[in-house]
Amino acid sequence: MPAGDSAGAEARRQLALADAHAQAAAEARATAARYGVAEVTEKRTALALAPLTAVGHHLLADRRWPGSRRAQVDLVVVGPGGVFIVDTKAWKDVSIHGGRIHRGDEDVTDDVMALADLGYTAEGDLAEVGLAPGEVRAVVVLAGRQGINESVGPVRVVGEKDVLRHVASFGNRLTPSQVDVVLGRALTLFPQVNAPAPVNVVVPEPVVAPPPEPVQEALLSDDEVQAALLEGILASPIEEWMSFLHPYQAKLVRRSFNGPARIRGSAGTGKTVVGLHRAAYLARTRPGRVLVTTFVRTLPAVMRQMLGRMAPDVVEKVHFTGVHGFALTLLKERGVGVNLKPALADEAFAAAWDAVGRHGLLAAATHGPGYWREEIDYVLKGRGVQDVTAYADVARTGRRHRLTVEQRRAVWDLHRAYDDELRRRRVHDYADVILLAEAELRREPLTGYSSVIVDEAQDLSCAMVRMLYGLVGDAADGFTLIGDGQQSIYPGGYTLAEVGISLAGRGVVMDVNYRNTAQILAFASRMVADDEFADIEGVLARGDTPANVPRTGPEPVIDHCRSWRERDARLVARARAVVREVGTRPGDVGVLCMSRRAAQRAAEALRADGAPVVMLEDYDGSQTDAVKIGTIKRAKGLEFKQVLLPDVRATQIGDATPPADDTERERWERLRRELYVAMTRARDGLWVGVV
Ligand SMILES: Nc1ncnc2c1ncn2[C@@H]1O[C@H](COP(=O)(O)OP(=O)(O)OP(=O)(O)O)[C@@H](O)[C@H]1O
Repeated sequence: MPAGDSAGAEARRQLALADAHAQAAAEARATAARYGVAEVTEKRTALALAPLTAVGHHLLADRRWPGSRRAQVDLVVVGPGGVFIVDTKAWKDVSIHGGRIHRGDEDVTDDVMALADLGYTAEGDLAEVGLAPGEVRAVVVLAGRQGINESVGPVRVVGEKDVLRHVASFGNRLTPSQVDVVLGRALTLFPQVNAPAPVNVVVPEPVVAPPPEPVQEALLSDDEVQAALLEGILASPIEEWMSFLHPYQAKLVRRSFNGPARIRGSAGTGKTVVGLHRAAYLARTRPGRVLVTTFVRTLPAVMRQMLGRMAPDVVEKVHFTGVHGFALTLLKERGVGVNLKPALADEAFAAAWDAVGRHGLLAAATHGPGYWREEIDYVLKGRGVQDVTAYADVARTGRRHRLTVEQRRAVWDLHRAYDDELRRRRVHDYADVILLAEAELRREPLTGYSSVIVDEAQDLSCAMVRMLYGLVGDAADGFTLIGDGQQSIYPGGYTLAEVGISLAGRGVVMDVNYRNTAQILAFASRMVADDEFADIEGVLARGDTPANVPRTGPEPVIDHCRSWRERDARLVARARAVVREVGTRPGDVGVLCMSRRAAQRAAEALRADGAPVVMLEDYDGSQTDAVKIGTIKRAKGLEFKQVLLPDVRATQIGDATPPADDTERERWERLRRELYVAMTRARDGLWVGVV
């Protein structure tokens, strides 16, 4: 090598090293600037939220982002309002439109969605201790901003001055001991960050200046802090199950089913609770709307009220409606004429019976016209059976009495005569409404629903389930049936195979009774002890028995009365007595009857005694402090601290032997199941007035 070459090479090496150091210095300066800004802005957010510690919240600062070695979560708040994962952004020029967030011209929605993903991770982890998924909230705080409260997907974006009010507004959703449980888990999920930020090029560690003095300037005035905390304190109270579940339930809420699923379990095992949480969860995480429906018209309204308190953020994305209401609205929107007139339909049936039933083969059987009407309504029209040959093959699920081929033919003739009478009168019955809607949906499918949840699914007809299933088909998490075959109180039934639904292992059983005391459940279970019923999965089933009934209380009371007048007096006395108990108000009492007439009579007796009364037909779940009165059918899915059953006959309860006749036995079992439904509405106390 010529002299001087090695010196030149060394000079170039030193210059390259100098460049590398200069570059490292520039990067470190930029990082320092970011950390410096973050330090200040995060501190300001922590400062803004600090007053929450006075009302039971814990602020976890500088936590590691789960699953990442470097990334940090600015702040995790755990408290009575739930869990808040907070990220502070020192962004200028922020605008939010149509669920997307921009920084100047740059769309930074994905940046914000990373926090949403973290929310989902935390939700899944905290479900392990029972925290309901909706109780984890991702919040982006815009440094130096105020008067902002917007949604970007599931993330709430608020100004620095708004964040306290936002978090405090959730009020007391968790009890102190639940907060402790969640906090313990959160401390493990979000470990403390200690490691310094990595430096890319090996350079001597700089001597780091001490951190700036903490920001002392008050973000909010004392009055503003007081107002925000007060808002939380005054927030309407929620029930425990709305925010905290059994871990089994919480995980089920988020579980993904790769097709139609079924949740079953005996009365009071939290099926509706899981259904509601699942509706909220799916509404939050899926693009379309969620339909929640039942056979009974009034129950969805009550469920909507519950969701409104539990998850106000998604209530508009969930459509609650009775199954007939759904069909009628669809037909109206599509301009399909329908003239539902149940009373005129009864007249049409009476005319058909007179013309072809009264003197024919069916009249010779022991069952009256009512039995044949049920056969038409539930077995034929409940399925939309098109011709007599198809009827010959129908399994007649739930009907005990076997029909001969001739009887089936005679039923078909009666069915045709009834149909003709309906058309002649230009009226429809309830089953027609469903069949018309189903046909209309076949003609032009309805889009927009990503999930359908059917509660009390055992009450629906085959055609109803088929219509609803058609809205979502086999989509993942599309169709969820919730119910309990033991609570079927309508004639007939269906199997999922008839509808074309395959569960393929997507069935879940709930087995902790959260509602009833062991005494009430034991009493009610006697009604259905030997009951066998055709389950929708196509097997002959016995009711599910809960593995655990944690609550206990007094034995139910049976009051034998000699006359209706005496019964009225005892009913009134019982209603008065239970509201004298600490913690029971008139609104906690349900008076449930076999018929509407009996319900009216009970209402009159209570009104005459000055008791506030609301009929279940008019009850939509709004909080009201009036005794609720109605038929057992109207009380499906509801619950009351105290249940009074005033119109039970001695022959209907106790360990009576079932009738030998098939048809009588079917009715007897149905009635006992109805009483079982009524009795299992009671949380603490049950009174049965026997005349
Ligand atoms: N995790 C829970 N913690 C406390 N209470 C709960 C929990 N889950 C459910 N409950 C209580 O149990 C009651 C019954 O729940 P839910 O109405 O969901 O039962 P269900 O199985 O749908 O009953 P049914 O079939 O009789 O209508 C709820 O009102 C609620 O008070």
